[in-house]
Amino acid sequence: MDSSDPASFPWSVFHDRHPVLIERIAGALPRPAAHHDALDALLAESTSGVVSALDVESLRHEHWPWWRPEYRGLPWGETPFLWAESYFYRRVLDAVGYFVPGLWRGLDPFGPIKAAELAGSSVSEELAALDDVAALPADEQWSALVGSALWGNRADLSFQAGPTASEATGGLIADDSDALRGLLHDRPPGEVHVLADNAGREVLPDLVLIEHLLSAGLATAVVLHVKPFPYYVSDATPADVWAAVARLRDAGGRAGEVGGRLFGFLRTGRLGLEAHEFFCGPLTYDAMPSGLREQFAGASLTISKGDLNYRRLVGDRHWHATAPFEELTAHFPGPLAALRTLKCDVAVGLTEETVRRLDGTGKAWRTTGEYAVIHVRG
Ligand SMILES: O=P(O)(O)OC[C@H]1O[C@](O)(CO)[C@@H](O)[C@@H]1O
Repeated sequence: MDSSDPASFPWSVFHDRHPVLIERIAGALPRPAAHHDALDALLAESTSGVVSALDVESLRHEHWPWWRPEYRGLPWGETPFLWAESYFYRRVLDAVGYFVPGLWRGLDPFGPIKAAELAGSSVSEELAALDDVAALPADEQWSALVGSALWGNRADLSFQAGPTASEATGGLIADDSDALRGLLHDRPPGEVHVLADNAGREVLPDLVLIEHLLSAGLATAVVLHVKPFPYYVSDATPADVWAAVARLRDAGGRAGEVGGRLFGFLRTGRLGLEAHEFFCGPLTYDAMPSGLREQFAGASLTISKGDLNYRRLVGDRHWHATAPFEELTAHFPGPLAALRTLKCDVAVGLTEETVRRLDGTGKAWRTTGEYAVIHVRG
């Protein structure tokens, strides 16, 4: 899949979303002219120019092992979408001096956007609602926790820069939630891995679910895999996880208790936080390094969150939407569950009838974020 067709979703990501994003990054902090010039140049290059190589100075400080010399000089739209988006985010970091020594080193360009979300009233309301969840019977509590983690994936800040975002909820169009429940409740507990997606409103319910897994004895330990660097606008980094745990702990009520326990789990290592460079790379998961492969092979379950992880799991292609999830993810070591709202062209694991019904709505159902799936490969 590439982004060369002006009628395609990937094209709209580069031509409609990225200009909004660049404007937000440029305007959020009093940046020097060099940052503005570099951001403008990146936008021009990635929309109407050709791929150029990474800045030598930034490479001296942080490598990018996924550079493909054969893409140099090609219009960005002719390179694979997955590669082009990943490269775009690395170039954003270069444009704002993220890796080179100086005042701006290590400063998350999406930080102000993420911080505003975390401090916002929607988060306060969602955290207060945890008091009600705690009062539910165990079964309903479980469904509520899984549902929040799933639908939290709609709160993606890159998505909010796009024209297709929809507030409506179309519901689950593939639902293996019973299998997910069974994997965690009907077997001896083991180590669960979670492939995190967005910070803020997504990682908060993920953390609440993780705390439940640990406190209820459904997992002996949990490893949360996040991005080592700012990526895809709102993807969670270690700093975002610590900020979310602090937000929970300071919230009071049930959220405060959960945050306090998570703080302890992080300190004792029952909740591990890892940030492998592979997670900021443009490769699909069948190409993961052996160290990660071994970790997932030993897990009782890996839970993958979000759209980008899903693309990387099944392959970023125009699959027929009935292509079986189990087959496409057979490369993944160990049991796997994917919780995802649909925000790109990739859709698999649906029934013919569902596809007919969704096509019949005449809506861009694959990209609006209205629909969600829970897929499990046990
Ligand atoms: O945060 P998520 O759920 O991974 O979604 C990110 C999504 O953003 C897009 O890259 C568009 O910017 C989608 O194609 C992508 O999969």
